[in-house]
Amino acid sequence: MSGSFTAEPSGASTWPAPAKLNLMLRIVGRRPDGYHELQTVFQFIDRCDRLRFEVREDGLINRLAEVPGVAPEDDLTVRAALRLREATGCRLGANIRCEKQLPMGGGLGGGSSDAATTLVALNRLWATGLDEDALADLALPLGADVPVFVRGFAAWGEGVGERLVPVALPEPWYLVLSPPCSVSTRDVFMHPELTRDSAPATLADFVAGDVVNDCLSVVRREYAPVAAALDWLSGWGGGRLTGTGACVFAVFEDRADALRALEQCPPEMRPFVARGLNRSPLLAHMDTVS
Ligand SMILES: C[C@@](CO)(OP(=O)(O)O)[C@H](O)COP(=O)(O)OP(=O)(O)OC[C@H]1O[C@@H](n2ccc(N)nc2=O)[C@H](O)[C@@H]1O
Ligand SMILES: Nc1ncnc2c1ncn2[C@@H]1O[C@H](COP(=O)(O)OP(=O)(O)O)[C@@H](O)[C@H]1O
Repeated sequence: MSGSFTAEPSGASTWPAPAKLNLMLRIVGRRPDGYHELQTVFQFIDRCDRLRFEVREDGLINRLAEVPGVAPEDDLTVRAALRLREATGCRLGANIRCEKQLPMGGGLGGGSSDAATTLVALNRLWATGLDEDALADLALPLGADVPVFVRGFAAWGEGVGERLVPVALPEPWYLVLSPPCSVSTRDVFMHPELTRDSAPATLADFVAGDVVNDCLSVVRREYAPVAAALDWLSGWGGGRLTGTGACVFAVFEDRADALRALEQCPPEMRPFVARGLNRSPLLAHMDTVS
């Protein structure tokens, strides 16, 4: 997959921003600032937004493609670029073109991944020389999910998802359904009936099959298209919610079985099949440009 993200003769280069799945998500408490303490397992999938960067000598950060509903100054790619420039004192700028493939508000972390890819790519293209820890520190204020995309390894996550321990997981095939609605992470975390006091679990519990997502019952109740997608997946071994949704997924050992289910899935659920990855396509791409 990384072969398609090569440097281009014009001096521009195209980089992948992969999606993630939360294979489980427990809410084990709440911090004084209102953020929720989580336990989650992140794995990447080989479905990506594509970001094209061109270095500018004049210091401007220019967004070249619209992201529907997102003003340039709110775009996480632009915010990430400005943050990196401010932190390093770099005087260069960039044209950034984001080709969205990942549904927004889907729980696939597309916006967070776009931000992480921008940090990693511009750190390289601007030669600003920050190490992985420094980039992860810059990443967190952009969103709780951004650090895992910067680090690029499937992980057990705690805190708001910033305390990350790499994990080696099976890399199955997933059938992912993207029901026709957008779920606001903020609204789910504000919901009065959200479970906020789950007993902490361990990685061993997850491996033994404890794959609860504490957002599920609230999201299922509030978003009928998500409930319909979960009901459809119940015929395929059961569905899980990623993050706060709206996307749901089922797990398959064999690609052929995932494709069979894909064929039968109603198109309005915008299904696709993707491979689970413990190492992000972003890291694979970095190997090709070093
Ligand atoms: C739930 C998760 C699980 O991976 O994923 P998504 O479903 O969004 O993809 C993440 O923790 C989401 O991370 P991210 O999407 O970066 O969230 P942020 O922009 O930081 O937060 C959006 C809002 O959600 C609430 N929020 C977020 C994370 C958290 N641990 N507790 C919270 O209460 C806060 O109100 C915050 O203002
Ligand atoms: N480049 C971007 N791509 C997607 N969303 C962005 C971007 N920049 C800012 N956002 C905002 O981030 C929100 C969350 O996006 P996303 O990461 O795709 O969903 P989720 O957090 O549910 O996985 C979007 O609804 C949008 O308002």
